[in-house]
Amino acid sequence: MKEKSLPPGNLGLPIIGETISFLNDSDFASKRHQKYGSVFKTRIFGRPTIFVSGADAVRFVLTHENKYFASTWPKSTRTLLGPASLSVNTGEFHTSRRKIMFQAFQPRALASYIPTIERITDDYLAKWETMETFQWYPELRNYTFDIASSLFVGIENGSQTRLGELFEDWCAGLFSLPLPFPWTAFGKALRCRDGLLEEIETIIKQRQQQDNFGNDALGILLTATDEKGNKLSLEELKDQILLLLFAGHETLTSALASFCLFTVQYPQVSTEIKKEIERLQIGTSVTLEELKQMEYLEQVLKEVLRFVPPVGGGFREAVVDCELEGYLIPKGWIVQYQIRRTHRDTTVYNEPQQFDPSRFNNNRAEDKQKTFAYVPFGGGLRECLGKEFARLEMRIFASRLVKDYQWNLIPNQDLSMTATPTPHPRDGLKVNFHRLKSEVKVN
Ligand code: HEM
Repeated sequence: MKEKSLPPGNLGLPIIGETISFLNDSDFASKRHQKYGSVFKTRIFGRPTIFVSGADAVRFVLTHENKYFASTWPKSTRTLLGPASLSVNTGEFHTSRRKIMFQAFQPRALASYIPTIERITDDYLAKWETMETFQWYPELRNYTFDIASSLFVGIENGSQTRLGELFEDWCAGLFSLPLPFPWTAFGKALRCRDGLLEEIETIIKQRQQQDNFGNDALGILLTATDEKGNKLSLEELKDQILLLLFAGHETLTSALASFCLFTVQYPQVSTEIKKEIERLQIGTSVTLEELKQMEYLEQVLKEVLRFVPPVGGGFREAVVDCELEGYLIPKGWIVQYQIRRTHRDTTVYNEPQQFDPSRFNNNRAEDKQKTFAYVPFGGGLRECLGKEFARLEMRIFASRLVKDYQWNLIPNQDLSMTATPTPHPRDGLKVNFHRLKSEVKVN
């Protein structure tokens, strides 16, 4: 049998490879995709890595979890998330912990989160109205962090606490070269991890003093037991809470910033959402049922996540030699499945470079043509745990915002996207923000 060859591509410099370009160039994968095709090799974070994209390749990777591939993360991410984190574990431990943590995202739990999300959203909208002119991205980061800290660990205004402050520098080191010096992003982030764990430990210990642990994520994790009846250790609890605070915050901030940008660039989209809100007579407080009826809003949010997926791709390690699209993937190499490129596949999406929510309406349903063609939340055994929570928060934010407010972009700002920690406009999305005058009616 003919020996399979490695995919085309360039491994770059020894050890460092092409890491610097990967971290700084949001078109890193697109450029190489154009040059080499949908499967190419490179070296990032010190490891030879094969990038793959397209529904078939993504299906191959995500449906062979633990058989051909095991989840892995760059060393900086692994170290900063911590050894017990759900994200860095595999096999039975991963399955067992996923089951426990999923309880915080079941429909009953989600419905109980709505009043808190609505309250914090309204507070921020009122604050932005008084600010009038501001940079939206940092504000959105505070907003999503306040929701996560309130719902997951019961801390109000989390972004204004030491927890919020430490998170900033911790996040900045997540995808960095793992050089543990005091002046590197990774070194600073390591110190912040210690501080964050101290803060989380204090929160956990305070909660343990209470008679009732509560129904939030922390309460659920404190009462949960694994298959052998063991409770989660303090060390594990700290890592899992850190993961939830991180995952529930950076990704959503990116998605909301993109929504704010596209709805101002495509005013017709806002008008259609407003019409839907009026037609369904959505009031000041919504139910899960009402949110489900907002089909047009759902199409817009789906398109936001297709067009600028907050997570660009996922890392796996090949646990055996295997073959993909005629190329060898050697055991021990890293594979990155590319979400962003998969969402731009011209064989699935009509004019994928256009922002067009109607591609997801029932008649067109472009994403349904192939499984794994639409994967903003990944898929398979490691599909995003917070997917429904994220969809809920996005829908509440978007509907309340569009219903009562309008905003314009401040001229002369850089709207090109930077990729770290998650995609957002380089100048932080500067806007003028106003409440809609009550006489403005949509025809
Ligand atoms: C728009 C928002 C979000 C997007 C686009 C997103 C995307 C993703 C993706 C692509 C993965 C899979 C990574 C892989 O295959 O390696 C993932 C995993 C995960 N997400 Fe999300 N996510 C979002 C929001 C959230 C929220 C709000 C939470 C929790 C509060 C969350 C918690 C997690 C966790 C815990 C995992 C790891 C699951 C596992 O390894 O089993 N995510 N997310």
